[in-house]
Amino acid sequence: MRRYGKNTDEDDIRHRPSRRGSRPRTRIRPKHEDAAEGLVLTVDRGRITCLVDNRSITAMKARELGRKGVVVGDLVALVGDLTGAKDTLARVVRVEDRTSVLRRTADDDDPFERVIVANADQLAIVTALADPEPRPRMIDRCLVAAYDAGMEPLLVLTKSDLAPAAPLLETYAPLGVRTVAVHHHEEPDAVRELLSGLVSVFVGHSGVGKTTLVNALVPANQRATGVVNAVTGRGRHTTTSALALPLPDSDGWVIDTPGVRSFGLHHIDPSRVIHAFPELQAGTEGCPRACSHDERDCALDAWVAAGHADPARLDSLRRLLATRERHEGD
Ligand SMILES: Nc1nc2c(ncn2[C@@H]2O[C@H](COP(=O)(O)OP(=O)(O)OP(=O)(O)O)[C@@H](O)[C@H]2O)c(=O)[nH]1
Ligand SMILES: [Zn+2]
Repeated sequence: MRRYGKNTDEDDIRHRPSRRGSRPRTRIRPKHEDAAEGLVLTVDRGRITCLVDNRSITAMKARELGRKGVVVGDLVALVGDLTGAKDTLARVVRVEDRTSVLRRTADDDDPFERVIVANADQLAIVTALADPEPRPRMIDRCLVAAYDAGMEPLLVLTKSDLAPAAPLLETYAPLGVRTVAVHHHEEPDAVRELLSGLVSVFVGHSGVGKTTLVNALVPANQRATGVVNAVTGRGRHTTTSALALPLPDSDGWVIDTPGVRSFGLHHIDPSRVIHAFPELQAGTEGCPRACSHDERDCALDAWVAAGHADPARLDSLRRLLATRERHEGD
């Protein structure tokens, strides 16, 4: 049984499906006492693929869930046929509380910002060092999305055989973002290490080498014979359904997000971003109400001038907050 998240083990999954285990069971779960716990691996047009006791099971949402969505990474309770045999169907009767939610942006195909992944720990932002050129604004938007989602960002710089990583590393040093550089002629061991034991969502623009990297991390034969029958990479780019893939020899997961180009940042509250800057957060106490932190009365300038924080950190914070405005090409 592959573990999911940091604190679950097999017994937890089997006997204690709810994290609110200390409350009286009858009050919080009047029905479906014997439901099995599953991890959602992918959702494709209403068909939910779940991992239950190392079996891949197809399920549909039970009517009682109403409009509540089920997304990749959700921990769910399942009833019905749980054998995973061909043409069988289980029912998802409950979605457990989420520890994090990542939203994709509204776009031409879909006017709503939607949750695409739940319960992930880390957002791996895949950017090529060259071919295509890095797009710092796009990286910044991903960082904001990660902070807002309650996920740790990880900057994965690909194609390090083509260009040096130093200039980008310099830009992101004040943010303290973990960074790793790779290219396709070497084993991605350094990346693997940073993924171990965590659920990591991989995002990146077309052509940056995300598929090459994910294939190196999760060998294709494992995917073909493993827990998921769906295939990532080319051909799936017309859909936006994310897919969870188990990392071999580690209890981590890679969640690939084909077709996700950017994140919806309209809903974001600046205070959630500032959370990632604890030494500046204290300085906002002197700010006017609902300060944008980019206005004349903002207390952060004086805070930095008094030596409480690095000016480069304030610049980075302001740059990140500014990414909430959409630009052409985001
Ligand atoms: N020089 C170099 N080229 C690479 C590297 N990784 C991938 N590529 C090439 O970059 C191109 C894009 O790689 P993919 O893995 O398909 O990129 P992707 O991000 O999945 O792009 P889409 O499939 O369009 O979403 C391919 O021609 C790869 O061979 C690398 O480390 N160095
Ligand atoms: Zn302010």
